[in-house]
Amino acid sequence: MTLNRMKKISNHRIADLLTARKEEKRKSFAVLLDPDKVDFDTFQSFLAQAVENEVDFFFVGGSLITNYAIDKLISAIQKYTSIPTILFPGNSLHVEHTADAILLLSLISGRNPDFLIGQHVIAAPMLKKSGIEILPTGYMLIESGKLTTVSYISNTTPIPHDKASIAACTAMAGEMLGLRNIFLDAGSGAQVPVSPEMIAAVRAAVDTPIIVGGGIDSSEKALLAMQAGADVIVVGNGIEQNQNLLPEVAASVKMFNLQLEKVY
Ligand SMILES: CC(C)=CCC/C(C)=C/CC/C(C)=C/CC/C(C)=C/COP(=O)(O)OP(=O)(O)O
Ligand SMILES: O=P(O)(O)OC[C@@H](O)CO
Ligand SMILES: [Mg+2]
Repeated sequence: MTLNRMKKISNHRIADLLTARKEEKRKSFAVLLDPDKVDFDTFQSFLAQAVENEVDFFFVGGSLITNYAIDKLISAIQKYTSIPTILFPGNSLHVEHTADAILLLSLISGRNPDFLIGQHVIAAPMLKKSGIEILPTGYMLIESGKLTTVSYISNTTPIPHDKASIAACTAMAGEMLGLRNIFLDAGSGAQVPVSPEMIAAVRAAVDTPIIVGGGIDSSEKALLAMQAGADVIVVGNGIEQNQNLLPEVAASVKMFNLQLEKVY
């Protein structure tokens, strides 16, 4: 076996980190960066703030990206920080091999074959060649008060907000199919985030790490999601609109993890 091939096979650094943290019940904070919305003039100071507040991951992506600046964004992150960059792609055009990993989303809450398997077939040869770490992820959209970009673009109906059991069964099926992470997303800019009841039901149904995002615009909402069983909290819009939110959510995650140390 060649060294390159071995390197590709052993490329599961982020997956191992997510699993270890989930086992320890330690939470992580991921900041979603939309390449279309990043202000490159002030990006360096934004990155310094992310480092200072110990952001765990950058998720990079969008349902629709128009400026093709994903590579520029990733190289700026890698120049000024060592925070892992995880692609959060809307389609197969959004693959950028310099990222540390990719959430290979299968949109299991929907019934659109293109987002369940179609885009994956198109991207597979490129993903294999790149050697990028693959994070196979069951992606579930949850109804959140208004039509979100991701629901519209993916042409899928989200799971009703109050149907925790549908979410639990969907996650269970995703895990049985071999997906290693479950992502509960109310959609960017959601009016209401995924409910703690639904997160708890999914937590009880699967053993995978659970990523939760969409409409988390306060440290209180982040705390409720963590208490319900979310392993990774994703915040995008809220940080774009309020520069105090990044340190506030970071502090809430840190506090949660510190309390954990006291308990054990
Ligand atoms: C196989 C590959 C490489 C890709 C397919 C990936 C799949 C199945 C994606 C699911 C559907 C989808 C369009 C996901 C995008 C999720 C995302 C990055 C959302 C971020 O928020 P936006 O939806 O861009 O919201 P704004 O309107 O606020 O920008
Ligand atoms: O932009 P927000 O509402 O924080 O959502 C983040 C992410 O989960 C969207 O896919
Ligand atoms: Mg977007």
